[in-house]
Amino acid sequence: MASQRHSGVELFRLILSAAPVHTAAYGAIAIVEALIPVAIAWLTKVVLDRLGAEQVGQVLAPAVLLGCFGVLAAVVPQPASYLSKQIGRRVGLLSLDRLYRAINKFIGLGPFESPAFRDRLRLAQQGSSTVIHSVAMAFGLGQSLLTLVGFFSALVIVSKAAAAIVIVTVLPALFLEFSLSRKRMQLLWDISPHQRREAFYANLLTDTRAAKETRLFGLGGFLRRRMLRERMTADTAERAMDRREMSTYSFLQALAAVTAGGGLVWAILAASHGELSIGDVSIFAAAVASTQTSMGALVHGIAGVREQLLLFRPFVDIAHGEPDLMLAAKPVPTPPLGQALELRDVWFRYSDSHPWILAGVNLVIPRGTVMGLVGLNGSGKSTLVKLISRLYDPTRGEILWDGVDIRNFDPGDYRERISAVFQDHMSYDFSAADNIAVGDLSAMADRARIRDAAVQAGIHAKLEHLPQGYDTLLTRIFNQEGADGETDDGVVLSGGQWQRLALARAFLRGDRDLMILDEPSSGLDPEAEHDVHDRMRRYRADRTSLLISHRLNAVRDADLIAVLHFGVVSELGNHDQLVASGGVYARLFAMQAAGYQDDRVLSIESSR
Ligand SMILES: Nc1ncnc2c1ncn2[C@@H]1O[C@H](COP(=O)(O)OP(=O)(O)OP(=O)(O)O)[C@@H](O)[C@H]1O
Repeated sequence: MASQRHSGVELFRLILSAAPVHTAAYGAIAIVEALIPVAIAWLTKVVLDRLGAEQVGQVLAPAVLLGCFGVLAAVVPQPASYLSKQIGRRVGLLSLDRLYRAINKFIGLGPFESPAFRDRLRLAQQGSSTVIHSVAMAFGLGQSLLTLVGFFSALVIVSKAAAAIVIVTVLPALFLEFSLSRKRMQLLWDISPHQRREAFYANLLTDTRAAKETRLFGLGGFLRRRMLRERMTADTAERAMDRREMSTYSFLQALAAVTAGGGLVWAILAASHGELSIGDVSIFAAAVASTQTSMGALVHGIAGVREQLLLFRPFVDIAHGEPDLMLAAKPVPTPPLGQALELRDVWFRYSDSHPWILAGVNLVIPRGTVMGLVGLNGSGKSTLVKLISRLYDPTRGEILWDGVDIRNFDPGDYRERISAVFQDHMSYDFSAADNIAVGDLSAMADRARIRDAAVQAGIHAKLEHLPQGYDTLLTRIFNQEGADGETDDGVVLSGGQWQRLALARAFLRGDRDLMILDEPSSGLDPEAEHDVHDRMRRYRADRTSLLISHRLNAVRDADLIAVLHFGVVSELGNHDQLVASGGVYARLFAMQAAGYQDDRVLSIESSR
């Protein structure tokens, strides 16, 4: 209940910040709209009574008023509908902004890899998009209340007993509506994972990257069936809910009809005995029907608002949630790296139920050195990169930047000092220039810097010769308007070319204190790889770099090479030292070197 009140306050604040004037105007119109039916019913009674009493001369004024209210009733819904849509748009925009601001505030990856968070996020997205219903419902609630008070007063005047009966018949409706709204919310929560999975399969069926495998492996039918199964599971749950609602509402409607019918028979009999006037019968009939309708709307509105508040709850949770990783109360500025980045007894697992990935890593990366990091698949190299980038915090131990735990820095400030190429780098459906510029948004309008970064990464010649040069869209999912005004298709790059773009992105921020390169050349041909590493060596001379690669040839020139094995750094030294020590590195290097050995090539080389 307290949480609902909290959501209610938040919602109220959101609406008032988004559209204060529109909301006030809508409120005023809603009051007028609510009172119109009461006025019309009362004026009808007056007209009928005066006609019955043959006071024809006194009929004109209420009749004209009746006409005016009729015109008002016809006109008022139009501005109300416009205002309600406008409030909806404004509130929708503000809530969208707040939700995604909150999402952008997450420091690390944890929330994005949590299924429970993703379910909550989906409900929050739903809650923010249906926020307008809460506005309409809240006003509808107020309107129903006003209409109800008006008609109920009229009913009390005509017959207190009838008023009491109407009240009693509404109580079960109140109880049943509340129970239904609780169940509806539970239903939304229950079917959310199914809806997410359905969207996932639907996306796979249309995703351009997935299209190759789905076609070659004939996965279309398999994925479609899985998608339908998720939809059917959600449909089954919704059908059960619809049935429950159908039987509940049928019962409530029957109860209302019986009360109204019984009341009308009583009123007609009373009128035939002269206890009620014709006008009384008319207002009684209108009052019973309208009281029931308004009470029904009121109960429905209360339950609806409550349901919307429940739905709004995940939005509030996310928008005002705690940070996912610890934030220093008083962050210290991140200084340029002066001495070293040090991992001190770092332990890490993704959650309490996951195994330890790192189990006491100790590693010092002195300023100005190129540190190679090697290890078998799954040994935790990329995990270590995530920890250094502060996408996760160590479960135990600390990462020190010139002796200061990186948790003491503002994450954005700290990351400004880092450049990176991730193993699973992004390929944005942007133009070639924007694909590079996202590495440093301050270079968005600086073509010279973008071009330099592309030259460093060896992709400039390719980009320059694209149909619209650097402005060519690298996509097949959006159209681009060509120079001749015709629509051009975007361009698709090869895997290695995309990798060079990711490298260009990192080069754009190549002056940072630490450059992390996680498998930066896995997709490059040997010539390109040699070329890129050569440039990098020159460009990054005297700067600190962490280079991860399975191609040991690419790391052999590193100042230091660390081997990550069974969660710890098991070997550390330069290439010659590690080869001489005969450990894991030496074994892996020998295997790779043997794989490249071809006696025929060697004999050609020696005969030259
Ligand atoms: N988000 C995650 N949640 C749970 N486990 C994860 C997650 N990411 C990675 N892992 C697990 O952590 C272990 C280390 O993965 P990581 O990607 O760090 O290894 P790696 O050394 O970079 O491997 P590779 O050489 O194959 O790239 C793996 O066993 C993997 O299953």
